[in-house]
Amino acid sequence: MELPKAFYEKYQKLLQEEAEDFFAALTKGRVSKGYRLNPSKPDSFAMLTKYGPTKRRAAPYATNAFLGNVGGKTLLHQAGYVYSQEPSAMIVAATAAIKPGEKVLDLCAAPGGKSTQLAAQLNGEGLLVANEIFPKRAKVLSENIERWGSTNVIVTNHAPNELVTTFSGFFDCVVVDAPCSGEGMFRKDPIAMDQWQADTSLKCATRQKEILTAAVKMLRNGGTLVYSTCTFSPEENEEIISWLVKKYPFTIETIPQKNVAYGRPEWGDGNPDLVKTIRLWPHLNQGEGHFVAKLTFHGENPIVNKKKKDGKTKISKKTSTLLNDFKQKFPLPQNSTLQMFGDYVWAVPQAAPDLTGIKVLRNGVELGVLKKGRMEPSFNLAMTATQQTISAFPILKISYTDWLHYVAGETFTKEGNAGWVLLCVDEVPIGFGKQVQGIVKNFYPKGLRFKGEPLAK
Ligand SMILES: C[S@@+](CC[C@H](N)C(=O)[O-])C[C@H]1O[C@@H](n2cnc3c(N)ncnc32)[C@H](O)[C@@H]1O
Repeated sequence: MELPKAFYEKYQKLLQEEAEDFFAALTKGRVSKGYRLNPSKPDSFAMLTKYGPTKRRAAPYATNAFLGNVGGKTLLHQAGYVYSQEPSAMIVAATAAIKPGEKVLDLCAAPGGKSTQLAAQLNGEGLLVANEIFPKRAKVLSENIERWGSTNVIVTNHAPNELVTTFSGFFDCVVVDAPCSGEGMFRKDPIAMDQWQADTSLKCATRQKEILTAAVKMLRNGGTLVYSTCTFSPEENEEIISWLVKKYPFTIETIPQKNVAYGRPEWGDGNPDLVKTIRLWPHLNQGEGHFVAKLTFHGENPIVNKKKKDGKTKISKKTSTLLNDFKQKFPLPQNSTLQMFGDYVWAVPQAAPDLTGIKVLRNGVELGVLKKGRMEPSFNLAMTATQQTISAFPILKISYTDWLHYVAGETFTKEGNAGWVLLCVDEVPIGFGKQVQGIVKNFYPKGLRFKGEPLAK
């Protein structure tokens, strides 16, 4: 791998005697892989031991996080037990360190690495709005949130400034994991290197300032802003934070992490607090390159107090009876309100404001769909089963081989009581099926189907 000449010269100048180690790590070092375990899934650690990588080594910057690889077509990934994430990227949500009950915005959220980690911290209380500007990426984000099984997440698809009217002064924490020049990913993603040009960082910095301008307006007084990039360039890191604290009332906070490198005040405007920001370098730290800053906001934004509107479709008496019956069969998410959108029934997070005019891809949990006067449970509801709620579902245990048929969309035979069942491989809920005369009918969403790979440990 050959680094662009202008890149080489730039970092030679900035890093001086450290530069050779940096270039060597970037061009010859091994790419680190990692994954996070979803602690709310039933028997998560035992299932990881059984179906995940044989050796488990803790990843450095986050809890429930490990070094190693879990593929996308595995049982654990498909059931939302793990999320593959490069180890240094885990430092971002760990820095946010949010508490259950808080209102959080992940402004540049796809494909969902930080969002799933933030959702785990909220543990079902409060609200996470996960936003992505590009529709296709927002769809992937929505699928990852669905698998993760969080009940209090809304996925939106907007440019940051389009969210401001709805969410002005609303959030306790805003995470801006900004689009950047991606220098920290060069050894993982050579395309990022091919696209790199001497002026890439400045172009990115302009966009980062636009995104932050919107982000600031959505914070409450005393709220937290976490800003991160996966690039080394001072223009997108220390210079951005220098600009931010000059323009807005922020203080830079210390981030409690060990074995990390720090921001360089001299690469910004000399503000000594820039040393509180964190830089992860491939030659000094574990994982790929990253930058993260944590700031507290001391300003006032107007708070919009719009009255919440009802769901799109009125719930008729007949549907209400069906829903009551449904509630008897399946445990539904807490802290949410049932709403209908067309024929779909959703458990919408109560902590959400009025979302009129907002493009919402996921508004809490899709519980089920009304079809031919019956209620069919949705895959999303299956993914919400936790250690606490699983025993309240009607369960049918299936084998790992059955799962291979299930994800391919095939039916399979299995004795059991007729009706809807939550299919589980061991303790791992994988979706709903319908038992009819010894045959399990397949309700795995068509868009998610694939040929499963036999387990290779
Ligand atoms: C670093 S990635 C986010 C990764 C994500 N936080 C995660 O952990 O999976 C940056 C995201 O910003 C989005 N983006 C690109 N241009 C943007 C813009 N002008 N405003 C907001 N987001 C943008 C990209 O599509 C991308 O999904």
